[in-house]
Amino acid sequence: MKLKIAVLPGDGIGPEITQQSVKVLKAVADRFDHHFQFEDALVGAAAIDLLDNPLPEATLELCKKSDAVLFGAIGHPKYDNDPDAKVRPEQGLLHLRKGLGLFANIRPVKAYDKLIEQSPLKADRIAGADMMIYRELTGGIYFGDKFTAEDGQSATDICTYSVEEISRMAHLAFKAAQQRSKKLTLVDKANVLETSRLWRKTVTKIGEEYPDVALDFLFVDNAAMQMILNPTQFDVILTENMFGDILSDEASVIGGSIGLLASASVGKENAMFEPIHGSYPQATGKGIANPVASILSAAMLLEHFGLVEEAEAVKKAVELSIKLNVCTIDINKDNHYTTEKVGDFLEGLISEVDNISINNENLNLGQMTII
Ligand SMILES: NC(=O)c1ccc[n+]([C@@H]2O[C@H](COP(=O)([O-])OP(=O)(O)OC[C@H]3O[C@@H](n4cnc5c(N)ncnc54)[C@H](O)[C@@H]3O)[C@@H](O)[C@H]2O)c1
Ligand SMILES: CC(C)[C@H](C(=O)O)[C@@H](O)C(=O)O
Ligand SMILES: [Mg+2]
Repeated sequence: MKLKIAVLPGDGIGPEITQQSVKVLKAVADRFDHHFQFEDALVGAAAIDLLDNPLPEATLELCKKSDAVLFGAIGHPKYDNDPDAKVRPEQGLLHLRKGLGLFANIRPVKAYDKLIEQSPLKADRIAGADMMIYRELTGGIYFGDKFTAEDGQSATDICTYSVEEISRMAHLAFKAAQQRSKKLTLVDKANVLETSRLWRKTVTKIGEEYPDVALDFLFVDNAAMQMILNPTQFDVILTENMFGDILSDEASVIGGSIGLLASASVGKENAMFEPIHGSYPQATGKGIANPVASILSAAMLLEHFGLVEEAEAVKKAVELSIKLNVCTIDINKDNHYTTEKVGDFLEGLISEVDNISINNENLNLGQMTII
């Protein structure tokens, strides 16, 4: 298959993690005889620094004419620490999602057996946790009118949702639930918010078209608690933009590290693949960032184009690396590997290289076949 992939490394750890997923995608292309063409573009603080624009027109154009976008991360402390900044890296990401029509963000979360014991959560509670968060991505409070009063004494962010925005998300989530264990939980704040009441009404009505899916509802405050207390009760979670943002970072604790959580942002015409984490500025250039969230996002890219065997090869390679402790410091405190070494290891597994040397250890990959 021929794919043109726009690569937007962004800021902080964005470039170093994205480099690893490009490496892995190239190994996939070589092994499975595909042709992937990569082209880099600017976004975020890197783009503001050069062009005074967090999403230059050329970047948006490249993304539109590519088959897929591989996104790193954006964000820089100089903007985080300046509430009066006129432009922000985050606007680049939000405009990109809106400009590409990426209304659904799909965030898989699962507990890896190997990491359960070191989790701050109770091992017996999180064992077997495996859920998908369907987060609405181009509506709600993120995209409503926002302004600060002239006297600076009040500020406003408006949250709006239309039936159409809710419906297209709901259909995707119901369909995903049908493919899984047929359970869908709508997370909202319908006891307070008018928008949440519209979500409940609309999703309930659409649920009639999916009689095989058990639909239930949870207020977001309770959901945040249940996520930690009893995560195995969830299968597919459907929720609005801001609740999905917060709940997915929380859910990453179940997975063992936010550095493991991937996502696919999809719309009618475009698709972008992005780790759920940010630019982790403190780690920039230190080689400590976990590249797996980006690599698993690349696996979601492969799946999106029906390259199921290829995606499985990447996921199995990741599972093996976790089993063997070939991991960055966030999940391997005692004998950690660098961002690049983890990338090299996964690349080697996918390329079926027989021997790979990591920190002077010689691992025989020939005996660790992943298919
Ligand atoms: N999609 C995005 O690009 C995105 C997402 C979230 C935050 N941001 C931006 O990133 C900047 C930093 O935000 P933040 O500190 O709140 O969130 P962050 O996700 O960058 O980092 C939070 C914490 O998560 C851990 N972490 C994150 N990525 C990791 C990785 N790959 N490997 C190991 N550990 C990892 C670290 O402990 C880090 O301190 C801000 O400017 C923010 O706006 C961007
Ligand atoms: C950086 C920010 C705009 C973004 C969001 O809130 O969507 C991030 O937190 C994410 O989860 O991708
Ligand atoms: Mg977030």
